[in-house]
Amino acid sequence: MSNSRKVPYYYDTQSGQSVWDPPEELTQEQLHALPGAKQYLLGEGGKPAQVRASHLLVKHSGSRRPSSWKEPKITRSKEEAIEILQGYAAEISGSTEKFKELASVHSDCSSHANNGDLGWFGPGQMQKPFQEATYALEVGQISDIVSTDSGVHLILRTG
Ligand SMILES: O=C(O)CN(Cc1ccccc1)C(=O)c1nc(-c2ccccc2)[nH]c1C(=O)O
Repeated sequence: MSNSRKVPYYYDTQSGQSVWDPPEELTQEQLHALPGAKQYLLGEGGKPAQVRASHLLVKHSGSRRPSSWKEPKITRSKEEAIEILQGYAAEISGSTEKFKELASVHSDCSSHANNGDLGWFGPGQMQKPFQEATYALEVGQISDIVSTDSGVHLILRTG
């Protein structure tokens, strides 16, 4: 793992070269076994795989846009938002159904109307912390609390 770029790099034992791109000829099994590869799962032909996720967003006064369908002006502190989200996480306790129910009622994201579903996305489409947390999840797994410029999130990976 590169400390500066926080992404895996690959050392070719034959040439002694360090490269950023994974060696193409890896089988999926070999690729999955690479350290840190979970974040950059490659689909067929080495293209970054798309993932699908739902999320529950709680915005706070430091959010880039502190307003939502629920509240025109969001004034809660980030600490308060985290406490609220911890309460939801305890209520959800790993249940996909409960996650979707709470996201639809409580999420400050417009995706609440879709039980928090964001659809499929690939690398570079979501804010970095959100992308990295999602790629590190197994399908069906719920993240710890993730912070982005939009607020604090719980993420459920669905695809
Ligand atoms: O960040 C902003 O400047 C304002 N936004 C707009 C926005 C809306 C969709 C995606 C990204 C950003 C949000 O605050 C926001 N972020 C999200 C978001 C963040 C991470 C993943 C998915 C959605 N949803 C919303 C929303 O209002 O509905």
